[in-house]
Amino acid sequence: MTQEKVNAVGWKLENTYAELPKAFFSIIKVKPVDSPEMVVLNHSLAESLGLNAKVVEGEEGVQVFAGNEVPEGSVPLAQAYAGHQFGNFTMLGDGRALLIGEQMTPDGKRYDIQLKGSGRTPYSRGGDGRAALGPMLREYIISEAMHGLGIPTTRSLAVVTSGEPIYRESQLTGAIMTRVAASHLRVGTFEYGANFAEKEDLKALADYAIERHYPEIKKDKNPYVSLLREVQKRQAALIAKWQMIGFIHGVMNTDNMTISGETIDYGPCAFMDTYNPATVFSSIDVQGRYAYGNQPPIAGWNITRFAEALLPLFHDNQEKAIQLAQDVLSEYPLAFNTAWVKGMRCKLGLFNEEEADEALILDLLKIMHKEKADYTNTFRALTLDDRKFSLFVYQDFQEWEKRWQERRKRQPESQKESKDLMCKHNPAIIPRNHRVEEALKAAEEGNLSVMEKLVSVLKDPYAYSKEQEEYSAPPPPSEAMSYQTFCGT
Ligand SMILES: Nc1ncnc2c1ncn2[C@@H]1O[C@H](COP(=O)(O)OP(=O)(O)OP(=O)(O)O)[C@@H](O)[C@H]1O
Ligand SMILES: [Mg+2]
Repeated sequence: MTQEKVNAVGWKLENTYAELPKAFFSIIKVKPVDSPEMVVLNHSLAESLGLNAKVVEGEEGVQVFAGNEVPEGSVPLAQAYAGHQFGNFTMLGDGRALLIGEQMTPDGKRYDIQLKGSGRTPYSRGGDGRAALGPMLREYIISEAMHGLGIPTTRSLAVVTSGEPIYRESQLTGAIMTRVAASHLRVGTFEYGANFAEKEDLKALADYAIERHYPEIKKDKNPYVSLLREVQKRQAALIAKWQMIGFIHGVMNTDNMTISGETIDYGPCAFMDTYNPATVFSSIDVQGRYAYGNQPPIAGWNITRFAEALLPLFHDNQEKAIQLAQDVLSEYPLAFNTAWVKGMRCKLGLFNEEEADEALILDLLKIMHKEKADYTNTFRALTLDDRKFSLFVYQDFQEWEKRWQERRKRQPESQKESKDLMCKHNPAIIPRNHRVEEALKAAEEGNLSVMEKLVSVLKDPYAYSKEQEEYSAPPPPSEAMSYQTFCGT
């Protein structure tokens, strides 16, 4: 294929990451795959990136998404990073991913375009560098659902099959996913900089992150301390949003936490059905380190690792540097709690603030836990005033409801306005685990329509449309109890 044809797609790639010190990446010569085929293309995302969705759908797109052709301006590279996995520090890096460049969009934004599952790199360790179709489609579905839910996230532009089988416990269809991200800078990238590179390199990385994500702090007295504070704020806001919709990331290692504040790595994630803070889906998380209720403190733990990595940039005197870090880190619990209570007020249709609101929220959650209520559908039922919903028969709930209704009256906004606020914050649907599995099973058998329908109803989860109703049902209890996710590597 000629370069002209590839360029006709509308690629406008730069690669500022490749200008960082050499320690942070390895230039890769990709190994082409046999016979790639498009499985799914995100048309609206393609258009918003300035790509011609009609052209990119054809061979011109497929060859790039498979890593067989590189567009002009591309410097394909694998990023180096380290990370704390389940608490243990280790060297990692893109073992199966390739950054092909940064697309400059028509509205002047810069987005990383990365292929996941594109083959071995110097960071692959024992892995084959490849990915299977199921997990890549799973990431596609859930990341698009998160986007629809209004949660900052990396996104999926396309999934192609490679035409080559891959081997796990059984033989699987190989696939490559194209991911779009504000950047792929991770807390782990900084841990790598602090542990395996020179102080000058770490400084260059921090300056790069500031320039790319927080340019407004460049002139601050200590921009590196500001960087810590800003990342902490964005992560606190992000985790609060996860909690509000019952999202369980499943593998909150520091290498899976971005500097931009976007959700990344949809390996073993899943949405909670029945409300229980101890919920864990990931088969490898035997201790429940990344359980739903642990997500807020774990994010704080990860940010502390970020602070440690930045210490040499805070101050030449280590004691002073630690003090500066601690001053910022001590703000985390309040930053999270404020974001969470604010969001939960919206879920309950409350505009103004009262001291006792947090207790009102916690009391509802306590009842939901005790009565094993479905998380999403409880808020859905409150929004719709669906009195047939199971919770409405319990006396403790009825007492709580009375308190809530009285509280709703203590604000100038009308009931209608309150309901509208709830509709905007309580999704009518989420990607239920059994629905995702059903879509993946059909896709693996060559039927993509189930997935397409699911992705389409999840585009606007706050629509409360008729067609969404059937997607709101929780799984049969037997399935819900035994649902497990896998890292999908
Ligand atoms: N099949 C594989 N071959 C080589 N390396 C792999 C493979 N699968 C995972 N890895 C590497 O193992 C590490 C941890 O994997 P993890 O599941 O967090 O990442 P991932 O899902 O591949 O990527 P990302 O965080 O970019 O979404 C990463 O460094 C990843 O690149
Ligand atoms: Mg990862």
